[in-house]
Amino acid sequence: MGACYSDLLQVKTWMTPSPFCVLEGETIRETVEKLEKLRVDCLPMIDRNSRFIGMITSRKLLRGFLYGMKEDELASSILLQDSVRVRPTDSILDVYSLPFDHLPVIDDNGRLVGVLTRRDILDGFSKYIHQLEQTQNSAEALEAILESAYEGIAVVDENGILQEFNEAYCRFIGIKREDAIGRHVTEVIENTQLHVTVKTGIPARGVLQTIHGEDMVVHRIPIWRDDRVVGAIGMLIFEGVTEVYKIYEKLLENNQKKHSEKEPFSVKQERDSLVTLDQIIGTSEEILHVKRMARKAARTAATVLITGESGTGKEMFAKSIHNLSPFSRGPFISVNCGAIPDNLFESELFGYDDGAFTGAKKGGKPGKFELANNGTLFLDEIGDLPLIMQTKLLRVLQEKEVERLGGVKKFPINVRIIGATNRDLKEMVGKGQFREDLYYRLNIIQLILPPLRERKKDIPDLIAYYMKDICRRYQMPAKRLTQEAVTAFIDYPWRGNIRELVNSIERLVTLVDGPVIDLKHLSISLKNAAEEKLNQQIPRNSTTTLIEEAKLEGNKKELEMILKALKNAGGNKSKAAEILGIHRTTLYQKLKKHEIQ
Ligand SMILES: Nc1ncnc2c1ncn2[C@@H]1O[C@H](COP(=O)(O)OP(=O)(O)OP(=O)(O)O)[C@@H](O)[C@H]1O
Repeated sequence: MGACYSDLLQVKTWMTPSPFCVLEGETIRETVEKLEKLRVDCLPMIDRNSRFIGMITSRKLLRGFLYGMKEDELASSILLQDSVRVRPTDSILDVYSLPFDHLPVIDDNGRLVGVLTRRDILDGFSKYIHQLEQTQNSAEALEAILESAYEGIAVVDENGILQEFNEAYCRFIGIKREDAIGRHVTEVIENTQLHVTVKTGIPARGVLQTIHGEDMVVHRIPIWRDDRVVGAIGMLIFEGVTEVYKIYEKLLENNQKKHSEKEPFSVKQERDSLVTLDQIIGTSEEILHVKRMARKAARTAATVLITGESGTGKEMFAKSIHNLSPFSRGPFISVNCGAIPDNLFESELFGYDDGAFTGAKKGGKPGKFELANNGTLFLDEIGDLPLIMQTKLLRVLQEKEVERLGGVKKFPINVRIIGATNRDLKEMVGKGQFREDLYYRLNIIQLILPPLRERKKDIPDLIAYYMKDICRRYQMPAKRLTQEAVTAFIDYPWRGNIRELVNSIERLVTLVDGPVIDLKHLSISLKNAAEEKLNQQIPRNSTTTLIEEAKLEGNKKELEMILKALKNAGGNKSKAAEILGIHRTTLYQKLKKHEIQ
């Protein structure tokens, strides 16, 4: 292996550092709650010195419940003690063929320093293959990876023609490699969707596919080059799943029998409040880099500055850092500095004591700093903070104490600050609009979020995620975008970034009645933007996004048509829906949107 790859291939580059753990002494119930809350299938267990003891898997838990294990028993009783472990300096090429989804990473002192997942390894491989492509011997190296793989691996080109088919897959299908390569994937693999992945660019992880009468788990990953899908990789996972499903079904059966009893481990949770990096969609190198930085930031107490255009996910990153950090036990308090009138800043941030000023609430009021104690204070639009407040903020950061307005004593505070802005703070420093010393204090770790147009590769993933999410939220049957519509989305400049994309999907999902959203349903502006790009014209520069314009225009037209239909139907909503050619529930949603009773 060339020395230049050593860092790129090391486990520590790709692992998730400081992972969530089960602590020795925690019960089965606490463990199940953690697995549920974190939405994972497996967690490492450590002792009080952070030394790794073993892995807890949901499969082991299920089996435990089957055999009558109680929820207040110690989780260590079902520990997988002999679980395989890897070192931070191991190469991902060596650990790849280990047949486990979560590998604990242990340092020389036996301490758990991270967890390496299959997905981390795949991320590492894609980067490695990308590097190899620049060199001569890429074909041999690729072959070595494919042949040492434990899973079945198939690679197709943009036409769905098999380019690679490894030994493991050949054995499972019962075909010779030379008979498979060069054929269309549908002729070789039963029920495959790899040729569809190439068309849509939408990855699928952990989906079931029936091959030879068996339900197999597969991953399908598109391969991108310069904003275009040029192929796809299919992975067939052999181990474990059927057994887990059998146990799960059995458990369901048992639970149905004792339906009158209390749920054994119903868990109260606030899923929405637990934003983690896993919910930040995207596999582009740009977003993966920011996620790695964010993970590192979460491990420290340092202030973080997040910069990026509006709608790029600054708040989402801030919440993720909070939730992954030791401050997650405390609150996450968000302050939009752009929305507070100058004269209220001080009382908002630092609070006030009884009688501090005329009109002050009796008994006083705590400020955001106090409220965020032991947690995270997110100062959004920090570039809008007036200079006088910048000075006060700097003092709090230095002294780690706050004093309420009109107060007599100072409170010590332990708060992590995350600032965010879409303005160029460095430039503001140059113009004397932002204090240089504060800028350097805030900027200890900087996360620069790329605009969506610079990571178009993530657009199909985002579409897939939000289509599903929005349909579920509106309790509608699943809908999908045609390939042409997805392409138009990829070509669109998205000046409002992910927020604009989410709003567009929401509008399409609610406006289009059928299950398929086609190019014709996209707003005229969105289509024009795609055509504009095709014609290689320079995109216009405007503060209102095209989608926003289309939305305003479309909304006005829509309202006019609804009012006309209601008038013609004499106020009868079912009839109006019929006139408009839409379903009654769709009309109700639109009436709500336009605030018509
Ligand atoms: N990578 C991502 N994956 C999934 N959803 C995302 C991602 N980034 C942003 N979003 C979604 O986009 C929307 C905007 O995100 P967010 O509010 O975090 O952006 P922001 O940069 O803080 O915007 P602003 O500067 O305007 O406040 C939210 O609905 C968020 O859930």
